[in-house]
Amino acid sequence: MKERLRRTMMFVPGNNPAMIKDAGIYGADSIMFDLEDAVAMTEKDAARMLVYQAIQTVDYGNTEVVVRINDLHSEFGRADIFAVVKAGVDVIRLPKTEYPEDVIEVDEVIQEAEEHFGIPVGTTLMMAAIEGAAGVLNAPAIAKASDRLIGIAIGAEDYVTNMKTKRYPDGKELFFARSMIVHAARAAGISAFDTVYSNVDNTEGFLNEVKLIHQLGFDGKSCINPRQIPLVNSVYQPTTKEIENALNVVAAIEEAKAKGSGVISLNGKMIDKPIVERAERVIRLAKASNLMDEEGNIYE
Ligand SMILES: CC(=O)SCCNC(=O)CCNC(=O)[C@H](O)C(C)(C)COP(=O)(O)OP(=O)(O)OC[C@H]1O[C@@H](n2cnc3c(N)ncnc32)[C@H](O)[C@@H]1OP(=O)(O)O
Ligand SMILES: O=C([O-])CC(=O)C(=O)O
Ligand SMILES: [Mg+2]
Repeated sequence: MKERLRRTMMFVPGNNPAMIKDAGIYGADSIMFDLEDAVAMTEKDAARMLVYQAIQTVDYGNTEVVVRINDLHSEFGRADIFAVVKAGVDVIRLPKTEYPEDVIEVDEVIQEAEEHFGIPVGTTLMMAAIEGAAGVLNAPAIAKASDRLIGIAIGAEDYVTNMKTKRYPDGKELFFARSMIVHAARAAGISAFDTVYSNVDNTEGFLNEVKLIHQLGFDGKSCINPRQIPLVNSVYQPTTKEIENALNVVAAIEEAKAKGSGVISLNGKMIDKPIVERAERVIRLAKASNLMDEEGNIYE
């Protein structure tokens, strides 16, 4: 089976019918209907109903459908979970996660909803957004708190507010939190997602941020606008040169193995196990991105 790509997860305000209807056409790997901070208090119930109906009636094809719910301890959280589980959402995103217990509590309510609606327990996946100091410090435990978790994410707008700073172009204020989150995700064997970039007109600033989080090891980034999607893909997609190199690495190690060795030199560079693992990942990403077929032929 092809690896599921989650390079781009596009936020869509849960109270905007036009955006919700067309959200699947922009090529995002996942779309994320927001019932939390993009929706005013007075519109929470209407937004929940709109999102519930969209998930049931709109064909989003292979695009993964995520819903960001309200805090379980707010008056909306439990109703959000029951509605989106019933609708058949793929992933529930928990905002402002501070402790592993936050994840466990939501997991239990999801199970209650699945049992109530006769949906196999465990069908609904989860992700947890970490948006403050406590969550960052508890990230390793949060990432391991439920088998439903596909990943954890940083929510930088709330995080910098909590830290009494703001976002700067170089992102230094996020370095510790981003590093914690990637490490916690990797240690738990789940994905790490970066936060939104709010200035949709600043292409250069956005690309610099995407290159940085790609370098740190994030699996993908939350987007707020369709224009950001191809920019993320342009950084995350392996280049033809990288794919060719990966194929050469795999071929070289096969040759070495045939001669009983685990290490070989390719164009003056040492090739051994971790380098082969990275090459295999490039090949998996290339296949998932439809840049090559299952037989290893690269599409030009
Ligand atoms: C800190 C946080 O919590 S962030 C998460 C919550 N925030 C959000 O969900 C915001 C999501 N984004 C948006 O609402 C918008 O992109 C804005 C307000 C930032 C900019 O809006 P616009 O200036 O209208 O964007 P733009 O002109 O690029 O829109 C182009 C098209 O894409 C659509 N579009 C824009 N953003 C989105 C989106 N997030 N989801 C789906 N469709 C979108 C527009 O409706 C428009 O469609 P049309 O051509 O059919 O009319
Ligand atoms: O999770 C995100 O990227 C958006 C968000 O809520 C925040 O930054 O506070
Ligand atoms: Mg937030």
